[in-house]
Amino acid sequence: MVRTVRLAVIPGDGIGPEVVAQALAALEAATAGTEVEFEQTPFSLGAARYLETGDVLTDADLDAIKSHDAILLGAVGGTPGDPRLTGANIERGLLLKLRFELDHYVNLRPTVLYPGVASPLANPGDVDFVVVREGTEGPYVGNGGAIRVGTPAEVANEVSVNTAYGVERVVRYAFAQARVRRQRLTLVHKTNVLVFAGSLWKRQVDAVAAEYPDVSVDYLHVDAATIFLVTDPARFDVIVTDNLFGDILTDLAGAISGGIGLAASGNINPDGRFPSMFEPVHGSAPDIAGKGIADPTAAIGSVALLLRHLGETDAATRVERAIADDLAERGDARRSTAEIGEAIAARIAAASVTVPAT
Ligand SMILES: NC(=O)C1=CN([C@@H]2O[C@H](COP(=O)(O)OP(=O)(O)OC[C@H]3O[C@@H](n4cnc5c(N)ncnc54)[C@H](O)[C@@H]3O)[C@@H](O)[C@H]2O)C=CC1
Ligand SMILES: CC(C)CC(=O)C(=O)O
Ligand SMILES: [Mg+2]
Repeated sequence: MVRTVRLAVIPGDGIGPEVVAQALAALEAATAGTEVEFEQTPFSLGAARYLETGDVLTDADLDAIKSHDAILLGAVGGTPGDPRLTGANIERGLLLKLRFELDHYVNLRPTVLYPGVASPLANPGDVDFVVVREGTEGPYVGNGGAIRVGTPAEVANEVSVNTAYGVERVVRYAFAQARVRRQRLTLVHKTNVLVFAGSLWKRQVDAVAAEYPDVSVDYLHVDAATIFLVTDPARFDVIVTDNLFGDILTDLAGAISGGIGLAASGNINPDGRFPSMFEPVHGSAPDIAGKGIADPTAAIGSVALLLRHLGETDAATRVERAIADDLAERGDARRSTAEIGEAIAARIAAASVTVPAT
């Protein structure tokens, strides 16, 4: 029987639509002739839509998105500093609102240095780790304010929210990941200075660790973690951390493993109450938008994460292998967004489909 998956597609701004087009081609190649089909609904959301209509994300948009099984997103946000976007806050009003409303408490960001991919590090070693970034709390929740704005006496606060409930559930997810990977978990925080939040994170990790005697637990302050990501990234297996630290560390993780254009991610609602959302780690890259040179690999990798999340393991594996094979042969050749996307889609299509037993 054919399984129909309802997919909300949000291409977004800048290079978002360019990389999403290639991601959808990969999805089509991976599912053609299989027992799963994707019924796509495009959503025109982002800075461009705001400039046209004044809307960022309406309740109707949100309800419609919620009725889907999964979401594929390109990237949202205009050129930093664009005065026409002042006050719109597309990132908070759209991207973060989706993550919060859909309870994407796990922001899953795998980092693999594939064979053939050049790293800026001299001796990167075997880089294969996953960052489990908390996705619904931290300083991104909008708990802040400012007084005496625009005066020399201005005070601006941005409070980091950390709840026992929120920290425990993401820590549990991270331990479960570590158990099926290489049984190593590193908590990254800044417990020496952020003592209240740090203490909560540390205690939650210690408590859950008691249930996972097979997982070895390590702790690093976030500043030291940036050192080890550059000097010894192979030491990491699963990193669990808060929303802000995870955001920053995963751009660095992308940079050491071949570039941000390769870094995929999933915003997961593990309970399955809401659709999970898959997107590249990168943003809308206004500096290269419209030139046809954005690397679509991260968006295609996000399709692999989406397929794996949906249990479509055969299709997911074919996408992952096609990416790895393309990267192995890519070398220094500069290819366009479409050339990379077409090459990966062709590899996916060429790989044999395992027909499920009837
Ligand atoms: N998930 C999302 O939708 C995100 C949105 N943003 C938004 O995107 C806009 C631009 O933000 P930036 O800080 O410049 O970050 P960015 O990730 O868009 O770009 C940083 C650098 O990486 C390069 N880059 C990004 N993706 C690439 C790709 N696929 N191939 C090759 N090069 C790539 C860009 O050209 C730029 O030099 C802002 O409005 C920001 O708020 C930023 C991060 C995430
Ligand atoms: C634009 C931010 C809200 C998000 C971001 O940079 C990220 O999730 O990596
Ligand atoms: Mg980021």
